[in-house]
Amino acid sequence: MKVLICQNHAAAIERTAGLIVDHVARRPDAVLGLATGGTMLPLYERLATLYSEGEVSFANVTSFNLDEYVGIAPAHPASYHSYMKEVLFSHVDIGESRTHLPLGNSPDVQAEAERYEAAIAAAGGLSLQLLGIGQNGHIGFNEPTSSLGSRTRIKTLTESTRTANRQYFGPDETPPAYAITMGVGTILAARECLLLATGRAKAQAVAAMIEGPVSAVCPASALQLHPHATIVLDREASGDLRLTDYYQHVHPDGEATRFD
Ligand SMILES: N[C@@H]1[C@@H](O)[C@H](O)[C@@H](COP(=O)(O)O)O[C@@H]1O
Repeated sequence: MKVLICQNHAAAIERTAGLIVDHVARRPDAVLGLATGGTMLPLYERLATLYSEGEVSFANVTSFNLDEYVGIAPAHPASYHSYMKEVLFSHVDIGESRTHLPLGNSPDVQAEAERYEAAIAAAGGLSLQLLGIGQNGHIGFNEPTSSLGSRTRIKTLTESTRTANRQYFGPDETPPAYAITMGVGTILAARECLLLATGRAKAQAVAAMIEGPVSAVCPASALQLHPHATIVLDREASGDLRLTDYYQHVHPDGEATRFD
């Protein structure tokens, strides 16, 4: 794992955006795995700005999002379809037909999950998977005890995840109990993984992911098995790590690895 500890939130966003821009520059036909959540909002905003400044083009990029709620139509304001359109797709030059999310309101969600996994394979696999992390160590919607070999499927959401997501639903709505999510095995099959975590609330999960045992109790810890995983943190999210000096020492090449 490459652990990049940035001075502050803005530096973590800048660093992550830079890594994505570099990836797309190297590989204009990149197949990006995309994530949602509050953490990604400033990142997508930055990518949209970099696009408007001519620093990056997504014209030949294909994307596959990690997950979508079961029973929620794409047009629902809290769907991840809506989120992606609003915060990224409508601001950059990616063709709509090249963007993919699982269809949460499919009449056969099991078949939809299998179709989605097959579509990723048919696109040649993910060249870069972007990830956030839940406070309980989930990636995508792979909640604790998810099989580390799992592929795209339906997952039951934990109470804590449903509570965290309540804010995105109306007062009369019940947050969904299930999601279609890429599996941990799907994520590990990406050629590169890039996880962004910011803020003190993520510190415990980040420490378990990086320094804890590889365990289904913290699905993000499976990234320890990935040969090209980069973790970008701000200082707050790195607050519970024990080997902070070491991470900075072993990667003295990037400015973000020193607290500057
Ligand atoms: N399915 C998403 C995850 O992909 C995301 O990483 C997580 C954290 O979200 P936030 O960035 O809002 O803390 O939320 C949801 O559960």
